[in-house]
Amino acid sequence: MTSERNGRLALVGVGRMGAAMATGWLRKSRGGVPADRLIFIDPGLEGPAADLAREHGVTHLASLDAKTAKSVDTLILAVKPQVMEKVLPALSEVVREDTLIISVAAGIGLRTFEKAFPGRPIVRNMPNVPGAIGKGINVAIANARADELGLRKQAETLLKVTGPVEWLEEERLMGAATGVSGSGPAYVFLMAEALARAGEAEGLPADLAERLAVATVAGAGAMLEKSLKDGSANAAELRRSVTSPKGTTQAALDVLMGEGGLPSLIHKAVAAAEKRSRELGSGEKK
Ligand SMILES: NC(=O)C1=CN([C@@H]2O[C@H](COP(=O)(O)OP(=O)(O)OC[C@H]3O[C@@H](n4cnc5c(N)ncnc54)[C@H](OP(=O)(O)O)[C@@H]3O)[C@@H](O)[C@H]2O)C=CC1
Ligand SMILES: O=C(O)[C@@H]1CCC=N1
Repeated sequence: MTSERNGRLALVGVGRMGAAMATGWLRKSRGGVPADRLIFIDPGLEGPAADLAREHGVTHLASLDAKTAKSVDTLILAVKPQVMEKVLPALSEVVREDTLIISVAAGIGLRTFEKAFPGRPIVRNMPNVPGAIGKGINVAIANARADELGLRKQAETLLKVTGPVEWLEEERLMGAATGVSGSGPAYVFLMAEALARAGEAEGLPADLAERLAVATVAGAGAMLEKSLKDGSANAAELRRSVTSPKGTTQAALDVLMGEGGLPSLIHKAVAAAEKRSRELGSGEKK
């Protein structure tokens, strides 16, 4: 059975990730979500979320009341993992039996949501912040009820407005995916910061160093995406194409790829994120 769903979407928690998803959904150019279908549920809106609500006229409520909940067929949970369990009981009292629940919280497993919302269709998704400009990636897993009701496709239609959806069949892989793509944008931003600082340390004016670093990260990312799409090269091949034998890049890569260098550091970082995801899911939440 597939339900036709034209009801409202309630986004609970409109902070950094919630606002990034909402920004993606409100982009009409990608078949986005009309502003009058969206409701922001957050005790206080600040920054980009407040601007979005004002600019698009999105309804903003401090909490989800029973009357409004009747119109909600999709509930997206984007509060911090540390507050999730406090937020669930009140929502559980008001959401409809057929409301699709989508959580983007790191670490919190389907089982927690199945306990809070018995019998409901549930999707656990790991988005990332480039979703705000339609350049995100989602890694998702659905519970059995979501599949019984044919709602995987419904969830995908919504999530893919911010970027493609990769479905997992094994929930235990969600932590690794979080360490790669959920947290990943931070590693790339760090690379841009570090590159700019290094340029400055080598004598470039700070503003020029920043412009060079940003253009390099953005240009390399765009080139990688294009080369993978047209099948011309992968990341390792592109790296090699920049590396002239005995040239400047080779000298730099000897440092970055040496013992304890970037590949091993990135592996350690992703493993640390994966471990933290498991801790958040098991209640070690400090
Ligand atoms: N940031 C990211 O890049 C990513 C985050 N995520 C996940 O998204 C979730 C949100 O993270 P992030 O956006 O960074 O965190 P934020 O703290 O920026 O956003 C959480 C929002 O929830 C609000 N909030 C707190 N309590 C309630 C409540 N009872 N009802 C409704 N809203 C409430 C907060 O308000 P206040 O600030 O006033 O407490 C805040 O606006 C997390 O679970 C995280 O794991 C997933 C992928 C990427
Ligand atoms: O740092 C975090 O815990 C969240 C989840 C992935 C990205 N940000």
